[in-house]
Amino acid sequence: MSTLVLENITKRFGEQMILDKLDLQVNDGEFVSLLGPSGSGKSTIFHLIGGLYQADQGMIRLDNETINGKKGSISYMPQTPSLFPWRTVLENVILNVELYQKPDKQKALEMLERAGLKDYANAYPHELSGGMRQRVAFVRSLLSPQSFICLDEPFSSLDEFTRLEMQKWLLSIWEQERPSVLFVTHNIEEAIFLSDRILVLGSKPANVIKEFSIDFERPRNEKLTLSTAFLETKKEIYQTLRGVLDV
Ligand SMILES: Nc1ncnc2c1ncn2[C@@H]1O[C@H](COP(=O)(O)OP(=O)(O)OP(=O)(O)O)[C@@H](O)[C@H]1O
Repeated sequence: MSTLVLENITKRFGEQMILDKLDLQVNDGEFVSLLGPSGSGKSTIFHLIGGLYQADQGMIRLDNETINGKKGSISYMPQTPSLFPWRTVLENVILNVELYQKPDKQKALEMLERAGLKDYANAYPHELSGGMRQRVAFVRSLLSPQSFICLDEPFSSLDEFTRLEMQKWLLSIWEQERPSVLFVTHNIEEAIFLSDRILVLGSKPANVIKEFSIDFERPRNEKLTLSTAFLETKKEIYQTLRGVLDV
């Protein structure tokens, strides 16, 4: 498990200041979501953590090791599952681990079974539904040797029903494994349902303008989403985001 700290991060693209002295922390085994308006810099934050971009200023630390500009320290799951079409499901889920060590195929098969994909281990991505492909990509993230996972709107392309099923599935797996997760979404309900904490980003330049601690008991189920406390939290976050958009 891992603790991630971003300290005083500044990032510009040309004249445009995207992040200005951003501070952010994800504790060991914590599920933290980032909510913010489109274009506020959420993907930029992921690219900085993943070492694809260099910060102009500030430190990024994973378990006290500075990882500014260093690739391969975290496991990243993008919006689209990006599976290799010529590799089977099993070959896809062991892809990241293969880069570092001999893959444990038995463990991969067990994870696929827990993801309801046991019968598809030897299938190819085109034979799967959108939700199944997302599950394959998430199993690949979980099997990666990196214990910090960044998830960039993984369910945005799914229909409402599949999305809810995927959220429940993700929670059930996360509650057993407890990896540290930084999750980006535009969906307030999804963020509340999944997270321990939600960070709301303001834009231009982005910074954390408000933090919500989500203390609903775990394990969580969908009944929670109809409770008064859940709807109150949703309203409060919505109003905070509205405030950002009205600026
Ligand atoms: N490589 C780049 N070069 C120049 N500008 C960039 C680059 N990457 C991102 N930007 C700019 O940085 C800003 C933040 O983009 P980013 O993709 O991080 O936002 P986001 O919050 O993830 O957006 P969305 O919610 O729509 O996915 C945008 O104005 C974008 O145009």
